[in-house]
Amino acid sequence: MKPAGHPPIPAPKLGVLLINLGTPDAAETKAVRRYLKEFLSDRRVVELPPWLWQPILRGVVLTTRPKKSAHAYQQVWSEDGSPLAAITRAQGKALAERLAGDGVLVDHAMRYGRPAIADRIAAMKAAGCERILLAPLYPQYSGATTATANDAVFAALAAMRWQPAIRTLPPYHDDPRYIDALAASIEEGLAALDFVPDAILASFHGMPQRTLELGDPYHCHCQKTARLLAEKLGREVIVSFQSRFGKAKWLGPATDLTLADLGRAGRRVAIVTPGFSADCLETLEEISIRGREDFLAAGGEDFAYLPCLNAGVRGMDMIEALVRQELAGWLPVS
Ligand SMILES: C=CC1=C(C)c2cc3[nH]c(cc4nc(cc5[nH]c(cc1n2)c(C)c5CCC(=O)O)C(CCC(=O)O)=C4C)c(C)c3C=C
Ligand SMILES: [Fe+2]
Ligand SMILES: [Fe+2]
Repeated sequence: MKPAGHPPIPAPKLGVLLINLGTPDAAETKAVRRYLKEFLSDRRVVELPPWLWQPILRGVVLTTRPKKSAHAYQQVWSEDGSPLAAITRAQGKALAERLAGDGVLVDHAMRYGRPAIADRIAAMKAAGCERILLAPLYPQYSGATTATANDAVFAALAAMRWQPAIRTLPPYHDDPRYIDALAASIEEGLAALDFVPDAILASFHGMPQRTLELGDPYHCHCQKTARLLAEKLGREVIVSFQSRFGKAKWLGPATDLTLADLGRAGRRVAIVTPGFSADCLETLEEISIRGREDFLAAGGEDFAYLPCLNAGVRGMDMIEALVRQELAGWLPVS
């Protein structure tokens, strides 16, 4: 019997928390400013001392960028809100259905904005999750994505008396299940086009060049994904890096310049974005809308953007397999 004053204790459960980057609550300047302020204040994202960066962020970036970015978000906003939010929600729901039979509670959170990591971790613990697998949905590891997502969870745990046990999903940039899912989805996308592309471009989100020199494996992970994908497809895959931010040198070659070169050369292009587990502003606006414009303006004619794995069956089969692998020893052996 519990002594008087003993708090209620729910039955112990396993939990999986899918984590993605985060997105504004609305495609409006104010909401975008709030989001960018949180995102770009993360010292894993902008690796400058706060005394130097915060005045630039507050005085320049947050007074100019939110309006422009809000306009970009408006181009891709849907009835369900931001594509990144809607797709991550759908991924969480699909995984929850797949793991419900094993008694696993699945939730999702965003590193910046909502649902906030601290809130979801607290809710999972309150629901009885004594063991939680964190699954940052970034195939390629970087300090600015995977590490900061895990940091935010550990910061939330620092405030908890009774912490759940934690595991983290490793990067899966070279996992055969990821490469096979990408290749199959690309083959399917190519077969549905009304032209035959003679160039496949894999565009990854960029990072400052300095992060590579400091030992971040992101660049190597992207290159390895592209090499394995090319081997699986049996054709060349050109690599480029998009979304340059700020004045520092970023990983190259840049996607916009590469697309212009391909347009000038009269190539027929299919572009994919294997580093994004969900379509978002960076794929739907920057690549599918602006990338196409860059390519056409340079004289190119045939351009197709092939979507991310999203919450489709192939992507979910892969996520389920990766998650089950990391739950080994926690889940009863089937
Ligand atoms: C997929 C991996 C990502 C890496 C690596 C990454 C690094 C990185 N990003 C910025 C700055 C911005 N990124 C923005 C949007 C954005 N970035 C990613 C993913 C990675 N970022 C995603 C999925 C998104 C889309 C979010 C959405 O709401 O759909 C933005 C905001 C948009 C804008 O104003 O352009 C910024 C800013 C830096 C500085 C960086 C590496 C250090
Ligand atoms: Fe980004
Ligand atoms: Fe490298």
